[in-house]
Amino acid sequence: MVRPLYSSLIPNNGSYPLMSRYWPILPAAGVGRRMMADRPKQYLLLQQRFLLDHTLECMLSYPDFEQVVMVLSEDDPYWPQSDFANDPRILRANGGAERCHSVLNGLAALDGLATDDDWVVVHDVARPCLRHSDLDKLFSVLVAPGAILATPTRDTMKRGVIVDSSGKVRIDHTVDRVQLWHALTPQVFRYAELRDALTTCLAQGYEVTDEASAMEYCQQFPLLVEGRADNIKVTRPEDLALAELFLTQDR
Ligand SMILES: Nc1ccn([C@@H]2O[C@H](COP(=O)(O)OP(=O)(O)OP(=O)(O)O)[C@@H](O)[C@H]2O)c(=O)n1
Ligand SMILES: C[C@](O)(CO)[C@H](O)COP(=O)(O)O
Repeated sequence: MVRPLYSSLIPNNGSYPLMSRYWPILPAAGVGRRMMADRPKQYLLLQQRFLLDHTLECMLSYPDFEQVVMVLSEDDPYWPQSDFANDPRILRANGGAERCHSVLNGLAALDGLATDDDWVVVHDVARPCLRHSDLDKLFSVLVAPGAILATPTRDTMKRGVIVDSSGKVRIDHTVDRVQLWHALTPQVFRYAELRDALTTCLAQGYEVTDEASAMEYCQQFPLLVEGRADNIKVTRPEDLALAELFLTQDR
């Protein structure tokens, strides 16, 4: 498919159309508690490479992405061993206490570089199996206020309630799963709108777990674009072998 070189033409004073650019931001400052590994999960090895390098390879090889904002822990001791540690296309920002703070820091790193109407493409570095075909699909339908990749739920969904101090959980009820989706990443929004939405949420103490939640809080409702279910977020130990398998498949 022919991919739009730029997401949209932005008319200005009629002299020439401005092109909006794409700015990937990769939150990569987590500690990976749920992975229970000896290092942050983004530095675990998949096919003898850092997990993070697989994600960066995908993003930096996508034709419309010229630079990538990497949001890393300030004291990240592993980054210098990354294949991309000295890559001039990497803009570095410091992580924050939660993912939402890291993303806001990533947006701040674009101050003076991105125009208000440029698109920011926020993608978890913990999702190394993203394919260019899903990026193509996302950008082919991208319109304001933005869009996210998502997959419809496949299982019957239950709401649980904790029943005793041991943490035992019982079913409270079955949740209607029609139109229930797993939010994935990338999540794509206009630079200024996402910066303002996240700033508003955090000022209210609302530490959102994804960018779309911040937009929804501000009454902006992005598109859900069905993406591949193998665009998994490596979160728990059993996810690593799955990601390794997905990376061996033709991409
Ligand atoms: N303060 C944080 C927390 C998370 N992330 C990033 O956000 C993505 C998704 O977060 P998650 O899967 O929760 O990663 P962790 O927070 O590292 O995992 P855990 O919750 O198990 O500690 C990851 O790429 C992670 O590196 C981040 O940049 N800054
Ligand atoms: C952004 C995300 O991957 C969408 O599902 C998810 O919200 C990240 O959550 P986490 O708790 O930071 O892994």
